[in-house]
Formats: sequence, C-alpha cells, structure tokens
Amino acid sequence: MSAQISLEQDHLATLYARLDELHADATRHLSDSDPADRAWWAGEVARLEAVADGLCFGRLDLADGRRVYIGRIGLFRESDDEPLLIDWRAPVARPFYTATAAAPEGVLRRRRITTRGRTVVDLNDEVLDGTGGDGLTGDAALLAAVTAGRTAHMSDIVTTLQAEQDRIIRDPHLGVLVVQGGPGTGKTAVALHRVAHLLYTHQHLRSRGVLVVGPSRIFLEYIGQVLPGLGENSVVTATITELYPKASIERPDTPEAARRKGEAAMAGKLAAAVRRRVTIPDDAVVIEFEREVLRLDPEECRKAVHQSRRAGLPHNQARLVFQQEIIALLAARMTARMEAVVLTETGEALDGGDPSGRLSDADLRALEAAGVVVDWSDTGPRQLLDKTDAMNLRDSLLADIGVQTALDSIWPALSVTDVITWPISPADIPLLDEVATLIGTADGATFGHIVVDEAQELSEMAWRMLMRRCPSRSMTIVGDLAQTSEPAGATAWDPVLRPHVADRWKLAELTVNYRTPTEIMAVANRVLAAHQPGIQPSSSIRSTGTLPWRVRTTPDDIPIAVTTQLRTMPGRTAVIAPHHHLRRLSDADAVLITPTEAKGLEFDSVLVVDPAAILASSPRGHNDLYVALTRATHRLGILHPGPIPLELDLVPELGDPSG
Ligand SMILES: Nc1ncnc2c1ncn2[C@@H]1O[C@H](COP(=O)(O)OP(=O)(O)OP(=O)(O)O)[C@@H](O)[C@H]1O
Repeated sequence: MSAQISLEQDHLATLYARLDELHADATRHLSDSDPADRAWWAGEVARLEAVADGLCFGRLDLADGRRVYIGRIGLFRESDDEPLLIDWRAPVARPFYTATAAAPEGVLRRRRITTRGRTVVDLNDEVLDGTGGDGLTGDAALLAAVTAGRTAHMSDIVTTLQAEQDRIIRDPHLGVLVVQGGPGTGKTAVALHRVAHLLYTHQHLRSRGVLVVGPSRIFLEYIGQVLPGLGENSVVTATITELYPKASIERPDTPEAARRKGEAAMAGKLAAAVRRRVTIPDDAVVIEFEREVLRLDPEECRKAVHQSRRAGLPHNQARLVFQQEIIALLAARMTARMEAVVLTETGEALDGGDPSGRLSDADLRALEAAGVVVDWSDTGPRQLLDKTDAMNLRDSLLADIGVQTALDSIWPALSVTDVITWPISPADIPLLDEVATLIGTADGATFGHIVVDEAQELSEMAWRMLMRRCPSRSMTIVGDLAQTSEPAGATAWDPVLRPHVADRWKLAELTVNYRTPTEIMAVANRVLAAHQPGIQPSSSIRSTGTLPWRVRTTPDDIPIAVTTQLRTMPGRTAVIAPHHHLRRLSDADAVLITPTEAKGLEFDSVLVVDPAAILASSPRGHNDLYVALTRATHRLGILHPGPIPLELDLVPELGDPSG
C-alpha cells in the first residue's frame, strides 16, 4: 500500500505544481491587466484557490487501459495538453459515481484518494469485476462523510455522490426540474452540484447568469462555500426579499395576511389598482396654452387611453404614448387655429376657406403667391407649419405646466409606493415586485437558470416574481412538501408550476436520508405519520445507537434546563425553539434559532424546546416541528415545559426508569 501511496503522492505533486503555475499566471495577469479584465482574473485566482483543498479525490482504471484521475477541475500538461486531472463533471468521470460491481461501465478499479493538504493519507480501492451486488457506492467514504462533525458551512459531496443523486445532477432536462425528497436526502447539495454541472456543459449560462434563491441569509451563507469549492464562483445568491432591495420590512405578517397576499389572485387585483389610476374625466378638460383655450372632450381622452393601452406597455411607459396621443391632438387643434388666424389676417383672397375650417388648395396657392412658405409634402398641401414648427409646437405643449397638469390628472406617473401605501411585511415583497413590473420601474434583471431551495415555502405571488426573472424557464426547484411552514406555501407542485410551464416540468425524487440517523428519524416520522400520512418517509443510511431523549421542565426553568442539557451535547449544537423562548436563552452556548430559521441547516446535536408551542404556533406547526426534529446528525434532545405532545410520547424520558 505504501508503494501505491507514494505513487499517488507523485501524481498529486504534479497536479499541484500545475495548479501553482496557473495560479502564478493568473496573479500576474491580475496585476498587469486593464481594469476591464481585472475582475475576470480576480475570479480566476479565487477559483484556483478554492479548488486547492481536495483537488484530486479519485482514480479510475478503465478496461481499455486508460487511467484517469478525477478532481474538482480539469488540469492539462502545458507542453502537450495531456490531461492530468479530469473534471468530475466530464462524461468520462461519471462511472466514478455510478459504476457498480454488477454494472462496472468499463471500470476495472475505482480508487478513492483521501488527501490532507497536499499529502495523500489514504487510498481505498474497489475492484469491479462484474460479480458483486448493487448498493451505495464507496460505503466507507460515504459513512465517514456523513458522520463527520458539522461546521458553520455545508461541504460539497463531490467525492461521495450517490447514483440517484448523480442522475439528477447530470439530468440533461434544461427546463423545470423539481427535486422532491425528505429531510437530509441531499436536495440542496444535489441542486448546487447540478448548477456546477450545468455551467460546465452549457457555457451560455455563464453570461446569462445563475441565481440561487434560499429562505434566509443564514442559509445562503451556510451553503455559500459549496460552489466555489467546485470551481464556480460566479453564481448569485439571494432571498426573495433581497430580490427587491428597495423595500425594508417594517412588520411581520399574520398567517391570514400571508396566505391572502400570496394568492395569485393578488396579481389581478394589483393590475386593476394600477389601471384605476388612469381616470377619464366626466367633463371636458380645459387647458390654457399661450393665450389659447384648448378643450379635451371625455371621449377624446377615452380614445387616447384605449389607444395607449393597446401595446400592453407598463403604466409609466404607456403614459408616454398617451401623452403623445393627446399632444398630437392639441397640436392639431392649435395648428388649425393658427391657420384660421392667417386666414383672417391675409385678407379677402382667403375668404370662404374650406368649410372644415382648414385651408383649401386654392387658399394655400394664394398664400404661396403672397410669399408664405407652404408645406406641400406627404398628403398634399394642408399645413402651414413645416415639420420643425410642428415639432416645436408639440415640445412646447408637452413642456407647458398647464398641459402637464391636465395630462397627469388623467394618467399620472406612478411609483410603487403610490400603489402599495401600507407598512411592508415579508409577504408584500412579491406584491411590490409585481407593481414595479406593472408600472415599469422594475430593474428587469434576468438569469439563465434559477435554483430555488426550500421551494415549498414560496407563495404563488413569489413564483410569479421568480418566473419573471427566468424567461427561459430553466430552473432547478428543490423542496419537501412535508416541510412547508409558510401559510402561502405549496402542498403540491403541479398547481404551483402549471400556470407558468403547463405540464413541461419534470419530477425527480431522492429517497435516502444521509443526515439524520434512524433513531432520530423514527421520532420525526411519527410526527409525519400523524399529520401527513400520505407522505413516504425517507430511509436513513445509518444508525448511531443513541436514542433521542426528552426532559420535562417548567416554563420558568427552561433557561437552566437548556444549560444543563447542552453540557451533554457535543459538537456544533443548536437550540431550536419558538421565538419567545429564545429571548431568554441568550447566554446558552449554542446556535439559537426558530424552526423557520433552522430550515435547510444541520448540526451535530439539536435541543428542541417546547414542542407543544411549536405545534400550536401556526396552522402548519406540525411541519415546523418536523423540520426542527430532522436537523441533527447525532443527538436529539427535547425539552418540554408541560405535557409532551402525543406524537412524541414514545421518546424516552430522561431519568424515567421505564424509558
Ligand atoms: N452523497 C453524499 N455524500 C456525503 N454526504 C451527503 C451525500 N448526500 C447528502 N449528504 C449530506 O447530507 C446532509 C443533508 O444534505 P442536504 O442539506 O442537501 O439535504 P436536504 O435534502 O436539502 O435536507 P433538508 O430538506 O432537510 O434541508 C448534508 O450534510 C450533505 O452533505
């Protein structure tokens, strides 16, 4: 083995030497290049630094005699472009994740290479000779990965991706792909690796941009290192609130308000509210302009409004069309008057002009003979004013304060706060964005692909907001309908997606729970079975032998009981409790979060406080409790001031001899 280790160590040294060369090159370019190119080179330097840890993690010995090394990025020898390291996303690397002894896919040997820094510390070989059984690939490496202690950042899973995950990551479907699966099945991890894969296979996405939407900043920071570690650092992350940065949240939502504001019907109501801001006057509008009195009849206004709406432009842009329509009308009226004036001022020759009040051809010819410049163009000689005069007249009309006031009284320019005038709550964000789109003040930013994590939480209005940002409808949507806690969140995918993509979306499911051990899932699954019996629980890949436990306390004693329990809970630990308890726990040596904030996160140990209050806190309290119970990789304790909810009564009570 040590001979093999030293062989791999030599190859690793070659790889790092090449990485260092590329890094030195990129650093040089960064200092030499034009400011315009600097951002690109800075990105390249960051990319090369981010992939250094665990650069190479595997080797495949293929039946055709080739030996390929697999790693985070591709590296090539400078002299002859010979591949030194194959990017894990390349098709040739795929059997590293999918080959089994029963179906070896042309692989004779799969070697996992464990490194620490730039040193090879372990090798693990599987010989795939076509005789073995199917199963999880790389059991030992996988187990080591899932039992390892947790940190504040999610790790990538590129060394131990499982076949069901790999299929989703490499799925060529560029439209809407929904990844549904229970807690801990790797949905988030898979979505992020899929982004890396999409960027690798569809270069155009690099310029169009990829957006990852998550439920909170804490969550986005937690997952923030995964893509850079896979060599991708150009992806934008945002919460729904951050996608509309102009608003600041001033108050929370009541569950009922959140539900109502989230309904797609709100879009129609907002559109109607914006439409209503255009008002056709009941009586003629009288405008004084340059000592003339001009009149706009309601019918003329109505026609101009109708005409301006036909192009389907946003309110503020359609307003400009309306203004042009009205100004053209007023200008025509002014021109007619000016012509009429000429008529009277130029004497008898012009008597008896056209009955319409306009000049006849004969009149104009007479005028021309008298030295007046007549515009004979286009439809014939009908106007005294040439094009420049006409334009100047329209400009003066438009600039006139009286005219402007009259126009604004019919079709005012709007800002979002003219329509949404109440204090903003989170559920208003998609409404603000909708109004910005209706009136034409939205920034219009779009992306080539959008990943939506914890997608079950989004309201119909939030979906509209995201779809507007993804005209190509290329999306990876990950979520778990059993974890929905938002009142306006989803209970099924089809009703959410159908309005936007009809049935052109694809469902992929993940079934194996890599996070939560069997002992903890047994507790969480009883909550699931009690409230959502239709949902199939995921199966854990491991058990720890440590049973969850519960401790009875009183409301007053919660802080002291938390401190006592935390002493027995190793590793990165969270206390998950309703908000009103957290305020009293600020001294506790743990991450203090509500069930909502705990979404998508994980810890070595978790203490759930007051499950009855979590259940009662909202109509979907059972889903919040389910989320809280499924965050731990090792230990779960439950602290209950008062009777234990029925769903949890099988959890052994600490100190109870029957437990
Ligand atoms: N193939 C794998 N190898 C190693 N670890 C894995 C693998 N798949 C998933 N994991 C780990 O399992 C944990 C759960 O993954 P992830 O957070 O992506 O699950 P999830 O389905 O999004 O969960 P939730 O719905 O609860 O948010 C993570 O720590 C992840 O690294």
